[in-house]
Amino acid sequence: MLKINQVNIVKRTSPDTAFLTLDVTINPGEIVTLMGPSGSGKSTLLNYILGHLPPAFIASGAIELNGLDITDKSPYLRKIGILYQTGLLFPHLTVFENVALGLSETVSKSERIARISELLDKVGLLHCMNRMPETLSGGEYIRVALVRTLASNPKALLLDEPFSKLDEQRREEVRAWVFDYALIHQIPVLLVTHDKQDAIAAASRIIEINATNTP
Ligand SMILES: Nc1ncnc2c1ncn2[C@@H]1O[C@H](COP(=O)(O)OP(=O)(O)OP(=O)(O)O)[C@@H](O)[C@H]1O
Repeated sequence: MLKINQVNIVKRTSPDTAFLTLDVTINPGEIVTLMGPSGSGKSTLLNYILGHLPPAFIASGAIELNGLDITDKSPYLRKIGILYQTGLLFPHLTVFENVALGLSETVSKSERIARISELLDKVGLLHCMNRMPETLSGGEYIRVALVRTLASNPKALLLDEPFSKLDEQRREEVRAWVFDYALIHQIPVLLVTHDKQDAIAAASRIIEINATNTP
């Protein structure tokens, strides 16, 4: 369960003006969709949940994951995965090496190969293991980025417009795969999108944010 507990974010330049407030609990396997105009603070909120709030902002309120308050934890200890619109694979690393970055250093080489192969196989990309990112299609690229995010077994998943670069058919496939994964693994998901179809496909609760929001 991911609890965004009375989070209030303000801009450092105007600390007395509410910028974004949110109070929501996302249950295991549930997808909550966050929609709102450009600049309303959706990505800033995701960064706060990850532990990367930019210095231009001040936040209060707690983030809880599975009953644990993680507000002050280092980002790498939070066990929260994120997938961005652009995927952000390292261009100089192969698909295998990119995905391996998502795995802990403590995972043995044989385990590493088995886990990466299994995940790539699940998204139909086992044959791309030794390819460079620049040789992948848009759909393949985002699926590899997704596999990298999931390789570390995140306990919650943040999706920042992850499907927006895909054509309609690919979009349906990839989002069905992500949503099924969340359901099977009982992971709470916070999805940021401008596309109502994503929210409808997720059968999710939709939260519309403006400058100030309390659903
Ligand atoms: N690091 C930063 N320093 C200063 N201002 C920032 C920083 N990051 C974002 N902002 C500003 O904060 C506001 C909210 O940005 P944010 O990216 O969170 O909005 P968004 O709702 O995700 O927008 P979009 O839908 O366009 O992605 C914007 O006005 C943006 O310019």
